[in-house]
Amino acid sequence: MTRAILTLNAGSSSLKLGLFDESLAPLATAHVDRLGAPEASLKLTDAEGRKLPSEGFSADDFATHTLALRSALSAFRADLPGLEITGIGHRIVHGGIQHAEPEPVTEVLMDHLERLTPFAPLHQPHNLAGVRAAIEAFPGVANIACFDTAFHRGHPFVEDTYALPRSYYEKGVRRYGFHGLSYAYIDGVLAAEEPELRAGRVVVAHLGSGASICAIRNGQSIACTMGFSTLSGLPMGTRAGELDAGVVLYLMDQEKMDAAEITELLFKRSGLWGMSGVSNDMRTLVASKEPHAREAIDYFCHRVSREIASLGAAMGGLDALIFCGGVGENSALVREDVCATLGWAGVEIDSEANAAHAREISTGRVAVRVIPTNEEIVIARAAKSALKM
Ligand SMILES: Nc1ncnc2c1ncn2[C@@H]1O[C@H](COP(=O)(O)OP(=O)(O)O)[C@@H](O)[C@H]1O
Ligand SMILES: CC(=O)OP(=O)(O)O
Ligand SMILES: [Mg+2]
Repeated sequence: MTRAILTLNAGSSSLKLGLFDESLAPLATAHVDRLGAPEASLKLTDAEGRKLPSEGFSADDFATHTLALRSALSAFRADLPGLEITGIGHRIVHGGIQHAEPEPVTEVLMDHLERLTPFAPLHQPHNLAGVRAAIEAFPGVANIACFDTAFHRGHPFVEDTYALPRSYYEKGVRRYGFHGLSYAYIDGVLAAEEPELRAGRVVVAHLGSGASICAIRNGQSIACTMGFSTLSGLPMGTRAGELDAGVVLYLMDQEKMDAAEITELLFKRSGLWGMSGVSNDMRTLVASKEPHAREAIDYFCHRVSREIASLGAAMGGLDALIFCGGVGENSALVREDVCATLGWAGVEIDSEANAAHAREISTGRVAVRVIPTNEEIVIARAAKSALKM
C-alpha cells in the first residue's frame, strides 16, 4: 500500500484533485474542466504528468461540483488501486478574520466556515461539500483546511479597509483578497528560482474563470484586486468585477431586485458570460465571430491592464509581471492585449515567445513570465505539515 495525501480544489468552473506520496511527489491528478457545461471533461494524469485514459464519463457526470467530485474520485479509485489515503487537504476559499493557518477540520470550524458562504457563494458551499464528501468517503482520515484568504492577511491597513464607519471593519467588512494558495505557489517558485525578482515589485495576474491580481513584495501581499468577496476587481467568467455600489442601489430601488436576485446577477450572469451572451469560457469567446464576444475580451483585457498599473502604483513601480491561471497560462491573445497597453510601464513582450507560452516572454525592463500555478502542491505541503507527517 502506498500512503498518499489527497487534495481537493473546487474552483468556479473546475474541480482539481491531486494525489501525492508522503514525500510530496505527485502520484496523479484529476482535473474537471468546464464544469457544468455540455463540454465538461475529465483529464487524468499520472506521476509523470502523462495523460491517462478516463473513459465512460459524460457531461452529466460533471454537471455539478458534487457529481464531478464523485466522478473524479471514482476515476482515481479505478486507476490507482493500492493507495492508503492518510490525509486530505482542502482549498477553502474564505477563512474570514479568524482562520489563516491551515487547520484540521472540526465541527466548530465547519460551522464558522459555513457562515462565510454569502461572501463566496460560488466556492464556499462546494469547498465545504468537498470536506463532507471526503469525511464520508475516507472515514477516520484527517482533513486539513487551507485558506485562499491567508496569503493576504498581513497586507497593510490601507489595503485592508473600506472607507466605511469603523464599526464595519470591526465586524469583518474588510478587503480579504483570494487566490492566496496560487499566489503562495508563484511566490515560492520565484523564491527558489529567481530570488532577485522576488525582492522587487512583483505583480501576479491569476486569470482563470475566477480572476484576480496581486501585488507582492518579498513574499508579502501588498494589495489584491479581490476584496470583501470574490466579486470585486476583474470581470470573470460569470462575475461582474468592479462595480459602482450605486448600481446595486439602482437595482434594488428601481428594478426592485432583492439580495438573492442581485447575487445571482452579479455572480452568475455577468462577466464574460453576461457581456458576450455567448460563453463564460475564454476559449469559446476567442473562437467566436460574435461582436459581443470580442467586446467581452476587450473589456477583460482592458481591466487587467488597468489593474496591473494600479497595483504597480501601490508599490511605487513594477519589476516583474507573472501570468498564471487557465487564461493567464493558455491565452497568448489575452497576454498580448494586456501587455500592449503597458509599454509605458516598461512591459514589452516577444510575440513568438508569447505564442509558444514560453516561461520568459519579456524583452523590456519588466520581467514578464508565464508560470503554471499549482494550488494542489501548496495544499499538500500544508496538509503534510499540519499532520506532522
Ligand atoms: N487554451 C485556452 N485559451 C484561453 N482560455 C483558456 C484556455 N484554457 C483554459 N482557458 C480558460 O481558463 C479557465 C479555467 O481556468 P482555471 O484557472 O482552471 O479556472 P477556475 O479555477 O477559476 O475554475 C476557463 O474558463 C477558460 O476560460
Ligand atoms: C476565488 C476564486 O474566484 O477562485 P476560482 O478562480 O478557483 O474560481
Ligand atoms: Mg481556480
